[in-house]
Amino acid sequence: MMKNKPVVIGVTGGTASGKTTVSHAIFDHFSKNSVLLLEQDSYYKDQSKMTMAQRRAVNYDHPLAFDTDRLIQDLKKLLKRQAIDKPIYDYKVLNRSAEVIHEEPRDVIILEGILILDDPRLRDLMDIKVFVDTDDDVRIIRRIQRDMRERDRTLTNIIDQYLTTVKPMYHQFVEPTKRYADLIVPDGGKNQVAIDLLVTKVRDILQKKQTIN
Ligand SMILES: Nc1ncnc2c1ncn2[C@@H]1O[C@H](COP(=O)(O)OP(=O)(O)O)[C@@H](O)[C@H]1O
Ligand SMILES: Nc1ccn([C@@H]2O[C@H](COP(=O)(O)O)[C@@H](O)[C@H]2O)c(=O)n1
Repeated sequence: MMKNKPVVIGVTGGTASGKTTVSHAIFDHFSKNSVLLLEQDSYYKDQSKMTMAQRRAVNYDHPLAFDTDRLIQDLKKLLKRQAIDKPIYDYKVLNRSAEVIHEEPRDVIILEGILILDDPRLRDLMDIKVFVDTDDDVRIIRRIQRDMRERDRTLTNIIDQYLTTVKPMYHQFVEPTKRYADLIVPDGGKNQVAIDLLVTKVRDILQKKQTIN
């Protein structure tokens, strides 16, 4: 019997708004074999041929930093119930790793990233679009803590990057995509009502798809 098209949930918002936390909270409500998490960051362009100095100079908050064609190609494959080889991103070396993760298609795909609603081709593949809305001051505090702890960054480097690219790109490219969201979630992963609503909606879509076929 032909399997139904998977449900695609897009989760966006500024850096450190809580996208990953929300995505994991949704993920935890389903069985591991039925949900796939796809991070837009995995699809940063390959920078193997660049020096470390050149990599440091890249604007990672601009739509052109991403290999969006490959992301769309992979998402379309998953929608056709085909497996993909997902790239792995390493924030410490500012590049994709040489390895990939083989991912089997799943009933629910959660696509998470700062610019997933910027490209209409990606938006068109989503069933539910979510914008995690967190104040800028809270986000920069979280980013400092996280990037020093997990991404091998110094305070000076984080502040400099934030002021030169992260903040202006947020206002130019990320925040304007809020208008495309079906749901705006304040408080991110701690917003239990929003998480419950999303889980209920996903279950509803899955059930309808099963009934139709
Ligand atoms: N509601 C919250 N309260 C406190 N800390 C949070 C909350 N949501 C996320 N964080 C923390 O903030 C950091 C960034 O959150 P994350 O979900 O990774 O954001 P994003 O994926 O949008 O970059 C992480 O260290 C996470 O643990
Ligand atoms: N080499 C890189 C690649 C990306 N970034 C930053 O990551 C942010 C997106 O990830 P979130 O988990 O915070 O959504 C983005 O704002 C980039 O600036 C980086 O610093 N270095």
